[in-house]
Amino acid sequence: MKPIQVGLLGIGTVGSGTFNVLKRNQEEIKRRAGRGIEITMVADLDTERAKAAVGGGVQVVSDARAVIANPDIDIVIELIGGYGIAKQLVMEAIAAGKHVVTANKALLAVHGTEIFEAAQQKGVMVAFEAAVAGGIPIIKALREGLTANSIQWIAGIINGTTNFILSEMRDKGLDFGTVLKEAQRLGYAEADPTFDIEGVDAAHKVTLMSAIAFGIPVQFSKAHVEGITKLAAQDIKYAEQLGYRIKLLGVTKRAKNGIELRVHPSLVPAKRLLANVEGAMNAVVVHGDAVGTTLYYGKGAGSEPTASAVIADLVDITRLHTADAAQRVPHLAFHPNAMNDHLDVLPMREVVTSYYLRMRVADEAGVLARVTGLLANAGISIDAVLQREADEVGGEGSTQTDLIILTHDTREGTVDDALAELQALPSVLAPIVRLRKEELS
Ligand SMILES: NC(=O)c1ccc[n+]([C@@H]2O[C@H](COP(=O)([O-])OP(=O)(O)OC[C@H]3O[C@@H](n4cnc5c(N)ncnc54)[C@H](O)[C@@H]3O)[C@@H](O)[C@H]2O)c1
Ligand SMILES: N[C@@H](CCO)C(=O)O
Ligand code: NA
Repeated sequence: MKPIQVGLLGIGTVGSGTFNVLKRNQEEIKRRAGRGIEITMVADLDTERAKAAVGGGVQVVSDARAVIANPDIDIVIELIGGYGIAKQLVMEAIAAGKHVVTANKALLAVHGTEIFEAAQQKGVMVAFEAAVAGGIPIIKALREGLTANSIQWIAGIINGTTNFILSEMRDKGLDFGTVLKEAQRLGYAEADPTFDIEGVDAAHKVTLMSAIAFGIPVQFSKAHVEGITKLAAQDIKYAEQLGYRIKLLGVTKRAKNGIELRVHPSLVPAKRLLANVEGAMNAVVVHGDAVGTTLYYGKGAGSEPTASAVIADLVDITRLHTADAAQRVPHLAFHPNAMNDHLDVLPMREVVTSYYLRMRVADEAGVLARVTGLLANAGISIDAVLQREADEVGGEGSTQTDLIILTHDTREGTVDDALAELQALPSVLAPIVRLRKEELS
């Protein structure tokens, strides 16, 4: 049988890794797929760099549409990124009857419904293992390996750039900007790194996992998104003193009244495996009702780790593309006509979790009682209190101190309202810092 012919759109970090790994392991991949898989045509705006990357024997063009128009191409890989031209090209490739592989989580989290619908109608596959947690086969695990389960929750470190920044800042005392530049140099960061540091990239990924886990449409616009740019060094330190590490988590959970979908810095108990995932590594914890808690760990970014997932999708398509479209693994795990239409993504005020509160307060008698009294009145139960010595916080003779409170599970809206009241107390001297805490049990 002649090899499956693949057209590659965009040969940057992930594209070049895909080309190299496919070439290096071609014999073994062929034995697995039952058929050869060859990248025969590449489009990149920088044709000189592209030619240097692929060598002779591969057609290189600057116009991606020439790849889509080529009737010999069976699968199109989109590795350009973004929602602009990438969206048009993916839609055109589907319309031309090509299967598509993409690592573009931004595109799928925002336009997934439209893209998957078009693919379904055309009977082609849109595969996206590389879009979530890079080389970790988490889409496969959720969609196939855990298919028996009612998934209860997922929590993951799914942005390598921010985990790298948090780890390097804590371990080496380096400043934010220096570490971000290093993450960009290593090819981890998005073209626009604000997507990484403001939590948007993690929210794209958790939105996709949420859809697959709970059978709901991809709804990025309903995700709560907070990054790490406002995180203060002293909170990392106080969290450690209380036995926690701070990680940027993507969380999605089946609650009584809907689905939680959120990204924010979270305190994680230091003894949990997730708390010890360092550098650009990713890890996702999935809790299913039958299997219990499972953990997936590996490289979530970088050239060849991401290529590993792109090529796994190529092999899947090669194996399955002759199968009846109705019998293939559905894009979002549930058959399109059997999605959950009664499960809404909850507004953040309805989310229930526990909290870390840091208050800069006047070091005077009765402050602790006033603060805890107000929390008790609001029905917020306290798990732990840490009060620093004034001298330690503000230097000798200081009249201010930090009061840190950990709460038990509370509805976010209740905490919002209590924080507004606390903030108005004369002895609370600065904006209160609120972080969320996930026990992951
Ligand atoms: N870098 C990673 O570790 C990583 C991991 C997972 C997913 N992703 C995703 O993979 C995709 C690609 O990321 P990357 O890091 O390889 O990006 P990159 O910037 O290194 O590569 C993009 C390539 O696309 C080319 N390009 C841009 N516009 C084009 C056009 N109109 N036609 C043809 N080529 C065009 C650029 O010249 C460049 O070579 C993105 O969606 C990204 O979010 C990246
Ligand atoms: N910018 C992303 C790349 C992988 O999706 C990250 O840092 O995790
Ligand atoms: Na993956």
